[in-house]
Amino acid sequence: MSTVCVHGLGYIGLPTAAMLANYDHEVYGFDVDTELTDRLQSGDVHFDEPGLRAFVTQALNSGQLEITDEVVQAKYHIICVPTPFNETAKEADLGYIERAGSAIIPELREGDTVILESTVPPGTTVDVLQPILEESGLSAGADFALVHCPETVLPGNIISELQQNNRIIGGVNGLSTEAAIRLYDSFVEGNIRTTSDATTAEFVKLIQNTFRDTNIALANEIARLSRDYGIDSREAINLANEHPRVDILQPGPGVGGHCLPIDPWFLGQNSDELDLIANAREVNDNMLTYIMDLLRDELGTLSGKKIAILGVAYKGNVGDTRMSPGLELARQLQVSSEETAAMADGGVAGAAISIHDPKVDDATLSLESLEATITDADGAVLMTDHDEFKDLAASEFVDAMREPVVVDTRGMLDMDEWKDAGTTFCRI
Ligand SMILES: NC(=O)C1=CN([C@@H]2O[C@H](COP(=O)(O)OP(=O)(O)OC[C@H]3O[C@@H](n4cnc5c(N)ncnc54)[C@H](O)[C@@H]3O)[C@@H](O)[C@H]2O)C=CC1
Ligand SMILES: CC(=O)N[C@@H]1[C@@H](OP(=O)(O)OP(=O)(O)OC[C@H]2O[C@@H](n3ccc(=O)[nH]c3=O)[C@H](O)[C@@H]2O)O[C@H](C(=O)O)[C@@H](O)[C@@H]1O
Repeated sequence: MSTVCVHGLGYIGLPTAAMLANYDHEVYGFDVDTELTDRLQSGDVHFDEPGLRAFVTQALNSGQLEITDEVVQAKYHIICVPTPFNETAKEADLGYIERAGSAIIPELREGDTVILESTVPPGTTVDVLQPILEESGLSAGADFALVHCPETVLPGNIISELQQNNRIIGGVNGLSTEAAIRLYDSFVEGNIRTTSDATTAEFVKLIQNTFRDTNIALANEIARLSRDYGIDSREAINLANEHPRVDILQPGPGVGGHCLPIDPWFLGQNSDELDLIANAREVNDNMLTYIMDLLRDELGTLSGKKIAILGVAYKGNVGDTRMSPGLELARQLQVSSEETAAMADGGVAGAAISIHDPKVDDATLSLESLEATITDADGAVLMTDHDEFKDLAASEFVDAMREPVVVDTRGMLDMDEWKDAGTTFCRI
């Protein structure tokens, strides 16, 4: 068993630290956010993920996981810090990685291994992290091991996927790769694949998420095409998927979360070759305009109208609102140029928004009960596929709404039933 210092205790670092501790490693969970480390020390897990609280509690109670606000010496350092996309500069913000690397320097010893798990543009491990770590006077590959091992877990199923998913390990040399394999082998039940360099591992992670984003864009474009032919896109996609070599994903309100909408751009950081991939991003982002057009088709201008948004988590059954289509729709409805033009004519600015989400706990969002959200609404848009929304009752909407215009972006509700109940119903 080894000593491990995990840098960054968010969606990835915390489950990883708990997993390693529950497999008997001596784990130090480090985060720069001291409010967070205080909470975690008392077992208070700060985000919702099935089974995580018990998993972390087990690790803390066993004494194998210690939460710390200082970097400690360890045989393995695993970096799980954020890598946001800087919209203005159109590039990855690698500042968190740089600071994590700098913080490791004083604690780095010969024979240690540094693993970068954060999702990064190709070349980051070697071009950005390695020079920082080598300021210690030690050489990557010779004195310490350095690898990229991307994380592929799906929020909502993190603990199981941490064990079950295949891993890809790309070291700066063979010895580095071997050192990382020894750690992951202790808890990974999937296959461990290796590449001869870190950049390939970085690239592979990005093309996995890009594949999914591009496939969803195809589904979204199919949904728009289907409407022009008066057919149901979901029925068409399900039938198309009967073919043994066709597997189209589901259309929806666009792609949220902090990975799929940004990772494709990382591929273009040092290349001018993004074409289909960039267009796919645009198709997905434009789904919000499409939804607003669907509402306008039924309601005319949205100025002064009350629009109920059901779901601001970025996807079903999670509480995460990062890059959420629901929140972005709320923002665009309030400021859209068409509605602002109406204001210049003496009308009312934007639409009035009410939001309901049974999974999100965020005091800044003025979330309301379902009843309050739909009462006197002119339109309601189902944005997130939470299980709770499967049981929505059409009659409740007809009774409560001023104009029962309902847009189901997730294909969750029974179209015939909702139309028969008296709603003006459309679905993506
Ligand atoms: N959340 C997900 O589903 C997945 C995320 N990833 C990638 O993993 C990385 C981490 O993502 P999340 O865990 O979601 O982020 P997060 O935002 O949930 O957590 C990151 C944590 O790192 C801490 N931190 C920031 N700078 C630090 C530093 N210098 N030293 C120590 N701690 C520091 C923050 O305070 C925060 O608690 C990102 O690159 C992300 O793209 C990869 C696969 C899945
Ligand atoms: C290739 C892949 O499946 N990547 C996963 C993805 O996690 P994430 O939760 O972001 O993915 P997701 O479930 O596809 O959801 C992303 C967005 O796409 C939307 N979505 C998803 C599937 C679909 O058929 N249609 C659709 O519109 C979701 O509603 C959501 O808004 O990105 C994660 C990451 O890299 O952070 C990665 O670890 C996960 O394995």
